[in-house]
Amino acid sequence: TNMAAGSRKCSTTRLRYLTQKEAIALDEELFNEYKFSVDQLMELAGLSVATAVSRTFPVSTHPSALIICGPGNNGGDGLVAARHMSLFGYNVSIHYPKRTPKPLFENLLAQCVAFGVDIVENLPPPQQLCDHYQVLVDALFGFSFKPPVREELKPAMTAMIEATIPVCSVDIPSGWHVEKGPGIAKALRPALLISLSAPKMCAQSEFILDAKHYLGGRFLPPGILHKYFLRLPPYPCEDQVVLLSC
Ligand SMILES: NC(=O)C1=CN([C@@H]2O[C@H](COP(=O)(O)OP(=O)(O)OC[C@H]3O[C@@H](n4cnc5c(N)ncnc54)[C@H](OP(=O)(O)O)[C@@H]3O)[C@@H](O)[C@H]2O)[C@H](O)CC1
Ligand SMILES: [K+]
Repeated sequence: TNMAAGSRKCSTTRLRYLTQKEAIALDEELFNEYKFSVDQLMELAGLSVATAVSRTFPVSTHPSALIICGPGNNGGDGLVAARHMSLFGYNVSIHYPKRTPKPLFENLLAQCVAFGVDIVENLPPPQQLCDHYQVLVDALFGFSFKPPVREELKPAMTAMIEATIPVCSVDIPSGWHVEKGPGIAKALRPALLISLSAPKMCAQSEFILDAKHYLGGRFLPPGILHKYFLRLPPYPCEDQVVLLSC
Protein backbone atom coordinates (compact mmCIF):
# COMPACT_ATOMS: atom_id res chain seq x y z
CA THR A 1 0.00 0.00 0.00
CA ASN A 2 1.02 3.57 -0.46
CA MET A 3 2.08 4.61 3.05
CA ALA A 4 3.21 8.11 2.12
CA ALA A 5 -0.11 9.06 0.61
CA GLY A 6 -2.24 8.82 3.72
CA SER A 7 0.54 9.44 6.20
CA ARG A 8 0.55 12.55 8.39
CA LYS A 9 4.28 12.15 9.03
CA CYS A 10 6.46 15.15 8.23
CA SER A 11 8.27 14.54 4.98
CA THR A 12 9.67 17.98 4.22
CA THR A 13 13.35 16.97 4.39
CA ARG A 14 13.28 15.25 1.03
CA LEU A 15 11.49 18.07 -0.76
CA ARG A 16 13.10 20.43 -3.22
CA TYR A 17 12.21 24.09 -2.79
CA LEU A 18 11.95 26.47 -5.74
CA THR A 19 13.66 29.83 -6.11
CA GLN A 20 11.57 32.80 -7.28
CA LYS A 21 13.09 32.52 -10.75
CA GLU A 22 12.24 28.81 -10.97
CA ALA A 23 8.67 29.37 -9.78
CA ILE A 24 8.13 32.03 -12.45
CA ALA A 25 9.77 29.89 -15.17
CA LEU A 26 7.73 26.82 -14.21
CA ASP A 27 4.53 28.89 -14.32
CA GLU A 28 5.37 30.24 -17.79
CA GLU A 29 6.14 26.74 -19.03
CA LEU A 30 2.71 25.53 -17.93
CA PHE A 31 1.12 28.24 -20.08
CA ASN A 32 3.49 28.23 -23.06
CA GLU A 33 4.66 24.61 -23.41
CA TYR A 34 1.76 22.76 -21.81
CA LYS A 35 -0.99 25.04 -23.16
CA PHE A 36 -2.82 25.55 -19.90
CA SER A 37 -4.88 28.70 -19.48
CA VAL A 38 -4.51 30.73 -16.29
CA ASP A 39 -8.22 30.17 -15.54
CA GLN A 40 -7.71 26.41 -15.46
CA LEU A 41 -4.78 26.48 -13.06
CA MET A 42 -6.30 29.19 -10.88
CA GLU A 43 -9.47 27.15 -10.43
CA LEU A 44 -7.47 24.13 -9.23
CA ALA A 45 -5.22 26.31 -7.07
CA GLY A 46 -8.21 28.03 -5.44
CA LEU A 47 -10.00 24.72 -4.89
CA SER A 48 -6.87 23.36 -3.16
CA VAL A 49 -6.74 26.41 -0.92
CA ALA A 50 -10.41 26.07 0.06
CA THR A 51 -9.88 22.35 0.73
CA ALA A 52 -6.79 22.85 2.93
CA VAL A 53 -8.45 25.68 4.89
CA SER A 54 -11.57 23.62 5.45
CA ARG A 55 -9.54 20.59 6.64
CA THR A 56 -7.54 22.72 9.07
CA PHE A 57 -10.20 25.21 10.20
CA PRO A 58 -13.54 23.48 9.60
CA VAL A 59 -16.69 25.46 8.97
CA SER A 60 -18.24 23.99 12.15
CA THR A 61 -15.72 25.84 14.36
CA HIS A 62 -14.69 28.63 11.96
CA PRO A 63 -17.93 29.68 10.23
CA SER A 64 -16.87 33.15 9.06
CA ALA A 65 -13.82 33.70 6.87
CA LEU A 66 -12.22 36.84 5.50
CA ILE A 67 -10.09 36.50 2.37
CA ILE A 68 -7.62 39.27 1.58
CA CYS A 69 -7.01 39.38 -2.18
CA GLY A 70 -4.09 41.12 -3.87
CA PRO A 71 -3.77 42.47 -7.43
CA GLY A 72 -2.03 39.45 -9.03
CA ASN A 73 -2.79 35.78 -9.59
CA ASN A 74 -2.35 35.04 -5.90
CA GLY A 75 -5.37 37.30 -5.36
CA GLY A 76 -7.16 35.41 -8.14
CA ASP A 77 -6.57 32.15 -6.25
CA GLY A 78 -8.18 33.90 -3.28
CA LEU A 79 -11.26 34.85 -5.33
CA VAL A 80 -11.65 31.24 -6.48
CA ALA A 81 -11.14 29.96 -2.91
CA ALA A 82 -13.83 32.40 -1.71
CA ARG A 83 -16.38 30.84 -4.08
CA HIS A 84 -15.50 27.28 -3.07
CA MET A 85 -15.50 28.11 0.65
CA SER A 86 -18.93 29.62 0.19
CA LEU A 87 -20.03 26.32 -1.40
CA PHE A 88 -18.51 24.51 1.60
CA GLY A 89 -20.84 26.50 3.88
CA TYR A 90 -18.61 29.31 5.20
CA ASN A 91 -19.84 32.90 5.51
CA VAL A 92 -17.21 34.40 3.24
CA SER A 93 -16.10 38.01 2.97
CA ILE A 94 -13.37 39.36 0.75
CA HIS A 95 -11.25 42.47 0.96
CA TYR A 96 -9.92 43.31 -2.49
CA PRO A 97 -8.31 46.75 -2.24
CA LYS A 98 -6.51 46.86 -5.62
CA ARG A 99 -8.68 45.37 -8.35
CA THR A 100 -7.20 44.21 -11.61
CA PRO A 101 -9.18 45.45 -14.62
CA LYS A 102 -8.98 42.18 -16.56
CA PRO A 103 -11.96 39.99 -17.57
CA LEU A 104 -10.66 36.98 -15.57
CA PHE A 105 -10.61 38.91 -12.30
CA GLU A 106 -13.84 40.79 -13.01
CA ASN A 107 -15.60 37.49 -13.73
CA LEU A 108 -14.23 35.81 -10.60
CA LEU A 109 -15.44 38.78 -8.56
CA ALA A 110 -18.88 38.69 -10.21
CA GLN A 111 -19.11 34.97 -9.35
CA CYS A 112 -18.21 35.71 -5.72
CA VAL A 113 -21.02 38.27 -5.55
CA ALA A 114 -23.46 35.79 -7.11
CA PHE A 115 -22.49 33.23 -4.46
CA GLY A 116 -23.27 35.69 -1.67
CA VAL A 117 -19.68 36.59 -0.79
CA ASP A 118 -19.60 39.90 1.07
CA ILE A 119 -17.22 42.59 -0.15
CA VAL A 120 -15.52 44.52 2.64
CA GLU A 121 -14.33 47.88 1.33
CA ASN A 122 -12.75 49.12 4.56
CA LEU A 123 -11.15 46.72 7.02
CA PRO A 124 -12.43 47.07 10.59
CA PRO A 125 -9.92 47.67 13.42
CA PRO A 126 -8.05 44.49 14.57
CA GLN A 127 -10.23 43.71 17.59
CA GLN A 128 -13.46 44.04 15.62
CA LEU A 129 -12.02 42.00 12.76
CA CYS A 130 -11.08 39.16 15.09
CA ASP A 131 -14.49 39.26 16.82
CA HIS A 132 -16.27 38.95 13.50
CA TYR A 133 -14.19 36.31 11.69
CA GLN A 134 -12.62 33.05 12.86
CA VAL A 135 -10.14 32.59 10.02
CA LEU A 136 -8.24 34.79 7.55
CA VAL A 137 -6.99 33.76 4.13
CA ASP A 138 -3.91 35.60 2.89
CA ALA A 139 -4.05 35.86 -0.92
CA LEU A 140 -2.26 39.21 -1.07
CA PHE A 141 1.09 38.32 -2.69
CA GLY A 142 2.52 35.17 -4.21
CA PHE A 143 5.77 34.22 -5.89
CA SER A 144 6.14 37.50 -7.86
CA PHE A 145 6.36 39.64 -4.71
CA LYS A 146 9.37 41.91 -4.28
CA PRO A 147 9.77 43.45 -0.82
CA PRO A 148 9.09 45.88 0.73
CA VAL A 149 5.29 46.17 0.64
CA ARG A 150 4.28 49.39 -1.08
CA GLU A 151 2.20 51.96 0.80
CA GLU A 152 -1.10 51.20 -0.99
CA LEU A 153 -1.29 47.62 0.32
CA LYS A 154 0.23 48.19 3.75
CA PRO A 155 -3.15 48.41 5.57
CA ALA A 156 -4.14 44.94 4.30
CA MET A 157 -0.71 43.57 5.23
CA THR A 158 -0.81 45.12 8.71
CA ALA A 159 -4.32 43.79 9.37
CA MET A 160 -3.10 40.23 8.76
CA ILE A 161 0.04 40.68 10.89
CA GLU A 162 -1.98 42.10 13.78
CA ALA A 163 -4.79 39.56 13.61
CA THR A 164 -5.04 37.11 16.49
CA ILE A 165 -7.18 34.66 14.49
CA PRO A 166 -5.37 32.06 12.34
CA VAL A 167 -4.03 33.19 8.96
CA CYS A 168 -3.87 30.76 6.01
CA SER A 169 -1.33 31.85 3.42
CA VAL A 170 -1.75 31.05 -0.25
CA ASP A 171 1.57 29.90 -1.79
CA ILE A 172 3.79 32.41 0.10
CA PRO A 173 3.23 34.16 3.43
CA SER A 174 2.61 37.70 2.14
CA GLY A 175 5.36 40.20 2.76
CA TRP A 176 7.99 37.45 2.91
CA HIS A 177 10.89 37.27 0.51
CA VAL A 178 10.17 34.28 -1.75
CA GLU A 179 13.57 32.77 -0.93
CA LYS A 180 14.80 34.37 2.30
CA GLY A 181 11.49 34.32 4.17
CA PRO A 182 10.43 36.89 6.78
CA GLY A 183 12.95 39.72 6.50
CA ILE A 184 11.39 41.98 9.09
CA ALA A 185 10.92 41.35 12.79
CA LYS A 186 7.17 41.94 12.72
CA ALA A 187 6.39 39.59 9.84
CA LEU A 188 3.29 37.56 9.11
CA ARG A 189 3.20 34.18 10.89
CA PRO A 190 0.61 32.02 9.19
CA ALA A 191 -0.92 29.02 10.96
CA LEU A 192 -1.36 27.29 7.60
CA LEU A 193 0.59 27.50 4.36
CA ILE A 194 -0.73 26.05 1.12
CA SER A 195 2.18 25.77 -1.33
CA LEU A 196 0.93 25.64 -4.91
CA SER A 197 2.44 23.23 -7.44
CA ALA A 198 5.72 23.01 -5.44
CA PRO A 199 7.01 24.67 -2.25
CA LYS A 200 9.18 27.78 -2.57
CA MET A 201 12.39 28.30 -0.58
CA CYS A 202 10.79 30.51 2.09
CA ALA A 203 8.68 27.52 3.20
CA GLN A 204 11.77 26.19 5.02
CA SER A 205 11.76 29.14 7.44
CA GLU A 206 11.75 28.37 11.14
CA PHE A 207 8.94 30.96 11.37
CA ILE A 208 6.49 28.35 10.13
CA LEU A 209 7.93 25.22 11.71
CA ASP A 210 4.81 24.84 13.82
CA ALA A 211 2.41 25.76 11.00
CA LYS A 212 0.46 23.23 8.99
CA HIS A 213 1.86 22.93 5.50
CA TYR A 214 -0.16 21.56 2.61
CA LEU A 215 0.77 21.15 -1.02
CA GLY A 216 -1.98 21.91 -3.56
CA GLY A 217 -2.35 22.74 -7.22
CA ARG A 218 -2.42 19.19 -8.49
CA PHE A 219 -1.75 19.96 -12.12
CA LEU A 220 1.97 19.45 -12.81
CA PRO A 221 2.67 17.29 -15.87
CA PRO A 222 5.39 14.60 -15.55
CA GLY A 223 7.72 16.60 -17.82
CA ILE A 224 7.81 19.46 -15.28
CA LEU A 225 8.37 17.12 -12.31
CA HIS A 226 11.32 15.67 -14.18
CA LYS A 227 12.79 18.93 -15.46
CA TYR A 228 12.74 20.64 -12.03
CA PHE A 229 13.78 17.50 -10.12
CA LEU A 230 10.65 17.77 -8.02
CA ARG A 231 10.22 15.01 -5.48
CA LEU A 232 6.68 15.74 -4.41
CA PRO A 233 4.78 13.34 -2.17
CA PRO A 234 1.93 11.55 -3.93
CA TYR A 235 -1.54 13.06 -3.57
CA PRO A 236 -3.87 10.61 -1.80
CA CYS A 237 -6.50 9.22 -4.17
CA GLU A 238 -8.45 12.05 -5.80
CA ASP A 239 -7.46 14.66 -3.17
CA GLN A 240 -6.50 18.16 -4.28
CA VAL A 241 -4.08 18.58 -1.36
CA VAL A 242 -1.43 16.58 0.45
CA LEU A 243 -0.12 17.34 3.93
CA LEU A 244 3.61 18.09 3.95
CA SER A 245 4.03 18.77 7.65
CA CYS A 246 1.88 18.99 10.72
N1 LIG B 1 2.23 27.68 -11.24
C1 LIG B 1 1.43 27.81 -10.23
O1 LIG B 1 1.60 27.16 -9.23
C2 LIG B 1 0.33 28.76 -10.31
C3 LIG B 1 0.16 29.66 -9.30
N2 LIG B 1 -0.75 30.65 -9.32
C4 LIG B 1 -0.73 31.72 -8.35
O2 LIG B 1 -0.13 32.84 -8.95
C5 LIG B 1 0.77 33.44 -8.02
C6 LIG B 1 1.75 34.33 -8.73
O3 LIG B 1 0.99 35.30 -9.38
P1 LIG B 1 1.58 36.62 -10.05
O4 LIG B 1 0.46 37.28 -10.73
O5 LIG B 1 2.78 36.27 -10.82
O6 LIG B 1 2.06 37.49 -8.84
P2 LIG B 1 1.58 37.80 -7.36
O7 LIG B 1 0.16 37.46 -7.15
O8 LIG B 1 2.61 37.21 -6.48
O9 LIG B 1 1.74 39.37 -7.22
C7 LIG B 1 1.93 40.27 -8.26
C8 LIG B 1 1.20 41.54 -7.93
O10 LIG B 1 1.66 42.06 -6.70
C9 LIG B 1 2.19 43.37 -6.90
N3 LIG B 1 3.37 43.56 -6.07
C10 LIG B 1 4.55 42.92 -6.14
N4 LIG B 1 5.39 43.36 -5.19
C11 LIG B 1 4.71 44.33 -4.51
C12 LIG B 1 5.04 45.18 -3.43
N5 LIG B 1 6.25 45.15 -2.84
N6 LIG B 1 4.10 46.03 -2.95
C13 LIG B 1 2.88 46.12 -3.53
N7 LIG B 1 2.51 45.35 -4.59
C14 LIG B 1 3.42 44.46 -5.07
C15 LIG B 1 2.53 43.43 -8.36
O11 LIG B 1 2.47 44.79 -8.76
P3 LIG B 1 3.49 45.34 -9.90
O12 LIG B 1 3.06 46.75 -10.06
O13 LIG B 1 4.86 45.19 -9.32
O14 LIG B 1 3.28 44.48 -11.09
C16 LIG B 1 1.45 42.57 -8.99
O15 LIG B 1 0.26 43.33 -9.16
C17 LIG B 1 1.34 32.28 -7.28
O16 LIG B 1 1.97 32.63 -6.09
C18 LIG B 1 0.09 31.43 -7.09
O17 LIG B 1 -0.64 31.88 -5.95
C19 LIG B 1 -1.77 30.68 -10.39
O18 LIG B 1 -3.02 30.93 -9.88
C20 LIG B 1 -1.89 29.34 -11.12
C21 LIG B 1 -0.56 28.75 -11.49
K1 LIG C 1 -0.05 34.90 -0.04
